[in-house]
Amino acid sequence: GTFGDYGGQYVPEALMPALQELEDAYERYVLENEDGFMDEFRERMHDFGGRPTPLQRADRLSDRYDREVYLKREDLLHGGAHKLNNALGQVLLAKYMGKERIIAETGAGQHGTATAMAAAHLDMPCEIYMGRTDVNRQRPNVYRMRMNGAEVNPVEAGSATLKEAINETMRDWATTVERTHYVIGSVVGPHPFPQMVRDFQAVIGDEIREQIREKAGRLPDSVVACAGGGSNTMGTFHAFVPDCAEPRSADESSGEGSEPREHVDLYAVEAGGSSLEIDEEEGMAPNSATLSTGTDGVLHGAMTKLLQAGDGQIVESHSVSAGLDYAGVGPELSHLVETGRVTPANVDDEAALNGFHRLSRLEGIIPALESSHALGYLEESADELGDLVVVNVSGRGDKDLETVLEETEKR
Ligand SMILES: Cc1ncc(COP(=O)(O)O)c(/C=N/[C@H](C(=O)O)[C@@H](O)C(C)C)c1O
Repeated sequence: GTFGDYGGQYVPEALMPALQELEDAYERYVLENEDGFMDEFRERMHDFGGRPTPLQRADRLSDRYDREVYLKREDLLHGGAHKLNNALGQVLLAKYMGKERIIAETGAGQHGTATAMAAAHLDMPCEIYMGRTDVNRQRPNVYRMRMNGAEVNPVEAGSATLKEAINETMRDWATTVERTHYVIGSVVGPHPFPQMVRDFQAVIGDEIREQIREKAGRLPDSVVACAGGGSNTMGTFHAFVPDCAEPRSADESSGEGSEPREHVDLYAVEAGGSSLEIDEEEGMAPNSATLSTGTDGVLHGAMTKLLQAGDGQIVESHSVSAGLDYAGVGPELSHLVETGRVTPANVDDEAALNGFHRLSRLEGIIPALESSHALGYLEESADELGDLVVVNVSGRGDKDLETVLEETEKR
């Protein structure tokens, strides 16, 4: 369960049996489709989730950047974000494993909402851990979780945000694992979580690959996605990772029938917040640009890249978008950046807010503030992205309207 130097299972002994059981179930049901598990997952994501989501040509953005820009509309998935792909997959897996209870953490509340919806859909009791700070700033999602029948446990410890919520959920799981499954919200945590969450989200990239060939007759020159923990990122990228053979040199004879590999560049856009400097004294980073400025360390059970002060203390991160506000990032994404397959990028709060307004006005789509970071990168770097660009719109922006109105007034 490692991705080069990253990944692994850095957890207390008490959790090892749970991880072993989960790894076994992951291999049988997800990798081998035992009992038609993946068939049922796909059928439910079609009928309940509303897949496939469109790959839509953005006419106004294509004019603006003088190239073909396509949007992958994960904002149209049931619940308003890509989160349901992973939440439904894990809740269904818990059912196949004979578990009777679902727990999860959430920050922005999208993952919590998706888990509550999936648990209601599959008739499983559900408890969500959410930092008190986030409960207060993401009220609409708290109401949605409760409306779907989930219990929302506000976590008061520390900064009462995502980090504490994950710790609290891990603690619950360690003592209730017999009958409980922990639905992790992103491609983070100990093996097999990062790989399993990626495989549930990979439906995004699989669909794009088919849709773009249908609409544009070839693979894209570049694919752009925002990155918090990295689940919509890995889901969008996974199908294209093998398309990295260096463009064939002119004199190289193309072997019989060997299809020239097209080169698809992959850009992971993180939150640049208000600055990229880490304040060692305060233990604060006014950003969440982990792939660009982080260093190696262990967080939530995996070796990955982290925002940490010199003494190894994990710092508080920041972003205008709750969903990207995370000091860690998935180990597989860290590995793909290390090996040069994925280009790490980041845009600041301002660029994200502008991306939010731009898509709303030019295309009639109000994107999540998280997804707005990918749109901000398109605005800043369109010329580097080639003639055919795909941008993942990971979610819709209804949940962010208040924040955006406040922030816009402030500026
Ligand atoms: C619409 C939307 N887009 C992107 C993200 C970033 O999460 P990844 O896709 O896992 O990088 C998020 C993350 N949301 C999580 C949540 O709702 O709980 C997040 O806050 C935490 C899992 C970090 C999101 O809501």
